Amino acid sequence: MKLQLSYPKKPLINKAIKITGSKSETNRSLLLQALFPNVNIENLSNSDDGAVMQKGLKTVSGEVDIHHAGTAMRFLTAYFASQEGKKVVLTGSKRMQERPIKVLVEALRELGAEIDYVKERGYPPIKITGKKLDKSKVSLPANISSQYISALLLIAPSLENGLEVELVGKITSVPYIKMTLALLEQIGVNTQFEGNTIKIDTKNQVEKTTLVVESDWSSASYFYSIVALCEVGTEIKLSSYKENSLQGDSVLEEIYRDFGVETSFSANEITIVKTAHPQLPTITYDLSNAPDIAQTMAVTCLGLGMGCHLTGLHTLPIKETDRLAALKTELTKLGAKVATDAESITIKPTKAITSGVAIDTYHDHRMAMAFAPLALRTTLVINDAMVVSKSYPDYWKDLGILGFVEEEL
Ligand SMILES: O=C(O)C1=C[C@@H](OP(=O)(O)O)[C@@H](O)[C@H](O)C1
Ligand SMILES: C=C(OP(=O)(O)O)C(=O)O
Repeated sequence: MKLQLSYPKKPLINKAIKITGSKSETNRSLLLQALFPNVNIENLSNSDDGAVMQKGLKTVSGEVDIHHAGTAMRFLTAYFASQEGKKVVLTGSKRMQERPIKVLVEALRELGAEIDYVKERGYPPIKITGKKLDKSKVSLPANISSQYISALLLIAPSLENGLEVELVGKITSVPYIKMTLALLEQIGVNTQFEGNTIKIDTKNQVEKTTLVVESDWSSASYFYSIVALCEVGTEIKLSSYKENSLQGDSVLEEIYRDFGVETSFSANEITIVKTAHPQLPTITYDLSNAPDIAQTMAVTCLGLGMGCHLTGLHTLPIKETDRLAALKTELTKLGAKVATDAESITIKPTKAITSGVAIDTYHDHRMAMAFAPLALRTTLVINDAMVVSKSYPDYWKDLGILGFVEEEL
């Protein structure tokens, strides 16, 4: 479905949006619940990625198709590998079959797992024969995806002797590892993260515990972008959020101050307000701890006529699409001057945005969601708009609440 977006009205002040639960917290919590049935979960994500995780966890044998969900692919690999009696082929979309899984497979094999590649070595689909994993020490490269590490940590308390993980090289997406550890702690598992070593104690049973999933901060980023592109005084309330988030993307609160957006926290919601016009012609940020907001920030900068240099983006080429390449192509269509290398993107301040451009989304929810706020500046078309359901199925409905006009072409 193609959506033509425009914004004929003045920005509406004081709108409130309820955003679905974090997909990262959801998929971790679901795995913990499968291992420890005493775990109860509130505010689950209604995303496709959450749904495929739930369905996958119920499977005992046969094929499990997780579509585009990276977390489900990685977390379920570790889960099935450690479940005696379960035998599955874990597969995903065409793109998922291009996203590497070798580091995790090798780590699990080191622990005693039986996993075979069905097609190409190092990539899904994979055939997993669940086994009791009897080793308790493993080492793996940490600079490709933190999801491999989280996958091992999540199954760690169910192993007989717990697990000691040695992380080799520079650790990427660190907040996601800390989120995993925090959720383990919340269900009563002892964890320790010192230097390059993580230790997780074994746990037979957990007390009755409710994990309350905070709403998704990566999804909140699109509203930060909208407020940044609106006039001073524009205000949006988002729920349910908290000041001490487990999600690294909550760094938005700090970063968007550079775009003149202030955040305040009340009981369970945040209020984001445009308080000033941004002063800096160009911003520089290292996003190795928050890779999922790179597209949002790049588009905000374009919309504000600002330049940016975003670094630490070495993981972007192996996400839902090669996000550095996709950003460069789509921003260039809109009139921006863009340069990329293996781990960064640089955009020169751009005065005029080309109108009527159709943005290709490359099966990547964040391409659709990140470019949509530009409708505040110009009319644009989003191709394959329903791709947003990967993490935020209600996105278009929620933009409608804010006064965006969406016409199906
Ligand atoms: O663990 C997680 O929930 C995630 C980790 C990050 O991936 P990488 O560790 O591969 O950067 C992030 O991009 C992804 O959206 C979710
Ligand atoms: C990278 C992402 O997801 P995943 O790796 O879980 O597919 C994302 O949602 O931006």
